[in-house]
Amino acid sequence: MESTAAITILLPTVLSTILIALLLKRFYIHADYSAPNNLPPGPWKLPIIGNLHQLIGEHPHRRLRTLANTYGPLLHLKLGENNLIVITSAELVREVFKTHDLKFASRPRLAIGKIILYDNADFGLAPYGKVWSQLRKICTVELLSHKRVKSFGFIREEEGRNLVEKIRAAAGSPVNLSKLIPYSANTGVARAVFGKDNPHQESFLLALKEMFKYASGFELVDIFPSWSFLAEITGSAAGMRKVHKQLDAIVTEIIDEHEAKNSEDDDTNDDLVDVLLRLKKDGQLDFSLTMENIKAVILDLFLAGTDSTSVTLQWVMTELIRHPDIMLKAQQEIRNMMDGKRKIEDGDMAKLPYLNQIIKETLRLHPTGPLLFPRLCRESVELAGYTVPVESHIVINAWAIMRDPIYWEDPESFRPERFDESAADFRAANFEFIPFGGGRRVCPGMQFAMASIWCSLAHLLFYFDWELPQGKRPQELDIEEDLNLTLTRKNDLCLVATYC
Ligand code: HEM
Repeated sequence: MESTAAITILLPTVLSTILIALLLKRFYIHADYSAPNNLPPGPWKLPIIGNLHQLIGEHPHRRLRTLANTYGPLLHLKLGENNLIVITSAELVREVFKTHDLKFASRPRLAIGKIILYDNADFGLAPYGKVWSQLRKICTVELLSHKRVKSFGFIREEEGRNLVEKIRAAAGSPVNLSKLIPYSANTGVARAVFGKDNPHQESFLLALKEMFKYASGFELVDIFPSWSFLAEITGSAAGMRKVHKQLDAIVTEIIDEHEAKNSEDDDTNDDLVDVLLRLKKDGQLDFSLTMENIKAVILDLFLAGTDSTSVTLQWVMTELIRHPDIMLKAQQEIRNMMDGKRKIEDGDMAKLPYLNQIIKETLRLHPTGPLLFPRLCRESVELAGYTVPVESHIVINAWAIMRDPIYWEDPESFRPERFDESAADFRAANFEFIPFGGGRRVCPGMQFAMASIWCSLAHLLFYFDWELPQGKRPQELDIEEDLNLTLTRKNDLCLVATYC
């Protein structure tokens, strides 16, 4: 009995002593004596954790804006073992995306890439190199090019109509758009990538949601990459392995089905999975395309493509409810354009410029990736008179730049009119409007995303009038944020729809 009590008291003390000793040993081994002495400015760093404690309490994009207000638009932080460079001005974004594009074209190796994405066999989180560039090229040509995106118009139209039917079925009781929209977005990507609905959509979406938790780059294991034991102690490695197992089972089934299809099938209806399997068989690429590459690419497209579009649409609806005058103007635009016809067609997009402006304004205020995806600096770079060390993690605070009064008049207001024809576009050299990032790693799914969001939104606005449940007033709708990989609404968006 006594010895059990002694163990209970002593064990934590012994364990914490060992842990502290290990931490100190690691700190001295990893202390960065070779760091250049003209690093960008930043707050004072604590041993071992660096500036980690300064990111606690608020979402990182908000904390980093506050720090940038004190230390300037080129900020250096030490997060555990990593140098983190935070960029908060359009002028410096130009340097990253244009002047030094190649030097900033890699991504840090995160645990999620190693454990979930088959040891970085994908291209979204993969380091810069031949495999990244070829996988990106294949996906762009086969799935995300202007021509391919156009060819998926019929899928968007069908999914738009399915969405309308589901909302009609609610017959005036509140509809939870935060539950409905992700299914619709996921089906759109699934049908484009592997030619049919995802049969395991429910479990797939749940596993993807789990995966997002590990993708921020702020996981403890990514901050102290050489302390792999941390991932085991905190349980994150076990969590990632579990998600990997669930997702792997689903993509394996999809691939098996494609392989089982008659090889005599006509190539013209090939989806992306068919194309990847054919390329693997032909072996004509500059590298050997593995089954892991194919699975990781499929996951990449779902990881990057599903949540981003569905979250944006939820923010659009949030802002429209909060601004009934803008909602009315958008409905008038689409209802006038339809002029008696009952079916929205993909080709109508160009006839609705105001809807387009609303989506852009939403992406300005609620970018799904407020810090974009982190980049890795491939060699040491001089920026604004400071040295950015090789291997630094680069974060661009797109959220802060897109709300900066230097570039935007009345930046906190939702005003779609600011995006009239002469104003910022994604493609032009507007480094103050960067919801899709830029340079070599710019989002390849931009057109796919814009077309999907537009088509769903057009259906929501044409067929229904919208209001908050229980007679709540527009300004009572909250805009609280939650951040995993994407910046989502914290609370579900529940609205009442009246069919018109
Ligand atoms: C509103 C919707 C979307 C937003 C706001 C968005 C935003 C972004 C951003 C900010 C990046 C990082 C760019 C950078 O590092 O400079 C990115 C990368 C990426 N996006 Fe998107 N995205 C969206 C939709 C999509 C869709 C629909 C797909 C595909 C179906 C997609 C596929 C990708 C991929 C594969 C990457 C990684 C590219 C690379 O590293 O080479 N995205 N996206």
